[in-house]
Amino acid sequence: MDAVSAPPPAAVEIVALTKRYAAGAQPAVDQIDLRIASGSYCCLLGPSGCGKSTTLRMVAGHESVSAGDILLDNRNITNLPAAARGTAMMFQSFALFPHLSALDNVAFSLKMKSVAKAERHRRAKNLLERVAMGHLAERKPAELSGGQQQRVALARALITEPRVLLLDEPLSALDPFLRIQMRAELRRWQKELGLTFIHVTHSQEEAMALADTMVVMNHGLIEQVGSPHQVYNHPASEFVARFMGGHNVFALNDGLVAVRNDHMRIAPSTGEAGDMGVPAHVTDIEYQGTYVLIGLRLTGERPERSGVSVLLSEQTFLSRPYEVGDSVRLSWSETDARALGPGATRPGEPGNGSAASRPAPMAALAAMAA
Ligand SMILES: Nc1ncnc2c1ncn2[C@@H]1O[C@H](COP(=O)(O)OP(=O)(O)OP(=O)(O)O)[C@@H](O)[C@H]1O
Repeated sequence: MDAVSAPPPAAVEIVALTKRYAAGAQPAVDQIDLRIASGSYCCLLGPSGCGKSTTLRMVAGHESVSAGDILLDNRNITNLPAAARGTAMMFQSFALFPHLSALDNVAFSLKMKSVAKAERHRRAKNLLERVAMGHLAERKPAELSGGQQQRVALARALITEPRVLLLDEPLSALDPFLRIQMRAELRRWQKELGLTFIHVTHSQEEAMALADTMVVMNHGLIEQVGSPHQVYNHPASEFVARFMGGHNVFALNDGLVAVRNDHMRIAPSTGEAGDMGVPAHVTDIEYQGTYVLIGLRLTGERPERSGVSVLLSEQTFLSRPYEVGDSVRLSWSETDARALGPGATRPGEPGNGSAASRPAPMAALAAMAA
């Protein structure tokens, strides 16, 4: 393989990693394979219970592995104790000791390693300065804002000089405004430090904003791995399209397709659209400022599949407003329809998009998109 096509070195490689909490139970993580490039920001994303925290905890060494391997820079760390792996973890609530100052919180793990007081304070002070917290080193966590506590938690994780920083929902305890501010800081720190970050979140928006690589999980399996742009513009399966949001899923003769709601066309049924396109009616209209989100139901589609949306610019909407109850026709350009694959399946199980599980195709859609 030449230098151009060689993949970047994998900081973390996960091979057939499996976690079964109880014998006979469905695995929480089921034989997943994943390579995370050195120095990249990776987000593990998925709904509650999909196995993302279990995966992170196995990499951290806080959870035993049922089967498979975890490699860090080609070193097998699967059975090493957490402290010997070269990873560090930053938790949701930051888990700072309330009775210790910021400085002592950061220095804590060096104390556990019997590093002399002067040396551990020097190193802790250095790190606090690096995250712009040097001037608040003597404060207790309760005397710090959420964002400041996060910086202390980061400094505390970094004091062990990890190669990989593991972050479990690190922003979820913050209010929405601070969350956006701190996610920009996390991204900046990751670039500055040049470390590999693996960040667990259930928020699509957070993963899109932060990740070089997004890993979308569902039921202990990986549905898709790719850049935010790849995942958003080419969802691999119906699950990914629906989970990412902003997409409509349509059943055509040759399978399911996803169409972004800002790529949809909408026209009144009575206008020039005539009987072209898919009939639907408007169920709600949400003014979002720059955009207007129109909620619709497809005519004659099963209830669980009939909900779709169209996102129009404010200007487009105002030039031709719709009202709840309006009958419309929906269409899209063929180049905006993304064919969806069957999604991740366990060995021996049929695909989610197999003919048996797929809904009956909508003849009108098929004719229109052909
Ligand atoms: N200690 C445990 N004992 C038994 N089952 C567990 C344990 N921890 C997690 N599970 C189960 O494993 C599955 C995956 O859980 P996990 O916490 O990894 O999911 P998650 O995607 O991180 O969810 P969340 O976003 O809610 O934290 C779930 O079905 C969960 O109930």
